[in-house]
Amino acid sequence: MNRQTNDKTPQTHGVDISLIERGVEKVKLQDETPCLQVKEFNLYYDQSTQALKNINLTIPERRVTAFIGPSGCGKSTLLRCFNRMNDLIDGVRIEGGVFLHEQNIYNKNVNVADLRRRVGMVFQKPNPFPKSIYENVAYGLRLQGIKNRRTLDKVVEKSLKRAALWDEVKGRLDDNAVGLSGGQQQRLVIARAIAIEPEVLLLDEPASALDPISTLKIEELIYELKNEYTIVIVTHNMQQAARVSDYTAFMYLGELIEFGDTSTLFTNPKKKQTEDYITGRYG
Ligand SMILES: Nc1ncnc2c1ncn2[C@@H]1O[C@H](COP(=O)(O)OP(=O)(O)OP(=O)(O)O)[C@@H](O)[C@H]1O
Repeated sequence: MNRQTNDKTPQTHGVDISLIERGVEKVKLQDETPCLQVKEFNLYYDQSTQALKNINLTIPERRVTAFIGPSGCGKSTLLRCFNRMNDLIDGVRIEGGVFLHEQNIYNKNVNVADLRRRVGMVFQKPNPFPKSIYENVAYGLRLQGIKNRRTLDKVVEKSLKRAALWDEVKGRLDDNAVGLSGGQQQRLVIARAIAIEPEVLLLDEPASALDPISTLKIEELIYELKNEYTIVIVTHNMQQAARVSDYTAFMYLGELIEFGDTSTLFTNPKKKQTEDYITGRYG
């Protein structure tokens, strides 16, 4: 898109403004319904490694929120707090709370398996099970004890359609999923995640291992899925954050430096550290 620069053209710090403007409706944090709230949250991997420092953040419902920041700043650690994946790491200690709607997910009485059904996660490297395409998508339902073939068929079809994969695989649902391309595998993993109707979808650099066309498909998919899910995405790619997210959080050395609507954060950052990062001065 060609744009004439005038005094009113916002500074975009190297990120194509047309990406920011692309379809992202005007969003205002104060008008949003909170989905996840992080309150005075600290995380230590061990005595000497504090990966998250006093994080306070509200993630709005049915929006896409991106975490950006230089390597090692704590993006993935924060993402993993939302479904307690860090619990699997020995020695991790936390302080503070993370609330999914009104419930502190770190309360002792929280069933972590239930939490992970409500908060699904997709990783950088596609990880389909070495099973058929059909069984990959049906997996979570079978775990819930659903055996009825017609019910499973319906959910498998619906999930693959929502993940924009149905047309490519409908004739070979019994083929092994590991034979799909990387981009197809990642969409399959997203279909598997949404088959059990989570409320939140966590995406940890979901497209970084993919080619540009597959990346575009994943981005389109994220854009579609936000009508139904709250999506939180970690990305190294600022153009991607600008293309897909409504809100962006910039992190640095374990701290949340700035959080705001994506357009404002990229065009008019309030903190110098944010500006330095998005202008490529470090990271
Ligand atoms: N399992 C772990 N044990 C100990 N330290 C860890 C562990 N995982 C991450 N860290 C440390 O915590 C800090 C934050 O790491 P994290 O992976 O969350 O950062 P990130 O911003 O996602 O980085 P990247 O963009 O490179 O993936 C880093 O200093 C990292 O070395």
